[in-house]
Amino acid sequence: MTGMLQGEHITVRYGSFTVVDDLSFRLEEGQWLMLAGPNGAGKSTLIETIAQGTPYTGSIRWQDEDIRALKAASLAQKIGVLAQKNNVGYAYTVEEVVGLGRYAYKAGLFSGRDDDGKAAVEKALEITGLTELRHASMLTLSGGEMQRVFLAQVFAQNPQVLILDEPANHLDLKYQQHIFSLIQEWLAQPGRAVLSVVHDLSLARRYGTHAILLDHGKTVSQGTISDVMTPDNLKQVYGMDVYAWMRDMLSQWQEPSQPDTGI
Ligand SMILES: Nc1ncnc2c1ncn2[C@@H]1O[C@H](COP(=O)(O)OP(=O)(O)OP(=O)(O)O)[C@@H](O)[C@H]1O
Repeated sequence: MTGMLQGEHITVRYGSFTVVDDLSFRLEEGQWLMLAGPNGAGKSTLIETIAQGTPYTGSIRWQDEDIRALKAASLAQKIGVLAQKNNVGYAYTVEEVVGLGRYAYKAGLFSGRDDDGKAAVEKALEITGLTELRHASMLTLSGGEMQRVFLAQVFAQNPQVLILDEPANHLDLKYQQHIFSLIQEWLAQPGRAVLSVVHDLSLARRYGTHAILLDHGKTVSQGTISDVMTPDNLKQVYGMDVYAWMRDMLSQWQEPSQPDTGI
């Protein structure tokens, strides 16, 4: 079966250092594929590679077509990428930055025509809780607000696949829950899929349908979330008993016991 997006034998090297080593994946409609693994495992490099920002060997295909053959605007209508390192060095407003997500739909470089653009930007601002900040300068935002702006930009882009590098970055707990639930709702529409890098394994388990565990650029395990996130696989990759650590963390959150009133 052909996936929406699939990579075969992807290898990325920086000089003699192999950062991603013969990795293959298939992302199908309705799947949320979580990419997990320790610092330096190659997760962001894989995302950059899919976004065509890094030279690689192997192939990445959109349905049956090698994405190297697609024009940038056509690729941007299919795949929306949230990079890990986002920055805006000028005083653009929130809505201007979100509006950049519509670039792929403009008829030409200097054309302002994008009939659905305004509504897409409005909706993206609204669902990410940014409507009131729409005229704020990017230079004045907090880290979490800025992260929401870049998420809004990929939503405004209205792609079929979201590729998100650490979407929870800088988000407080309320917005982690809000944004992850939003992505889950977005995914419930036909013809969509998500691939994301996550460090928080609880978020991965809660929202992911599938996972790839990466270590030193190599796939240690891939498959359904429950087949991948086993104690043995996690121990191999993180060098610790992740299940025991999670239980230990959770045990601190018992509800305070009610005082005994003697009645
Ligand atoms: N342009 C580059 N030149 C040389 N080495 C690089 C370059 N970019 C990344 N690396 C190295 O490749 C390895 C993988 O980096 P990458 O950012 O993909 O890891 P990651 O799994 O996303 O890590 P983290 O969890 O810390 O974000 C690291 O050892 C990094 O130092």
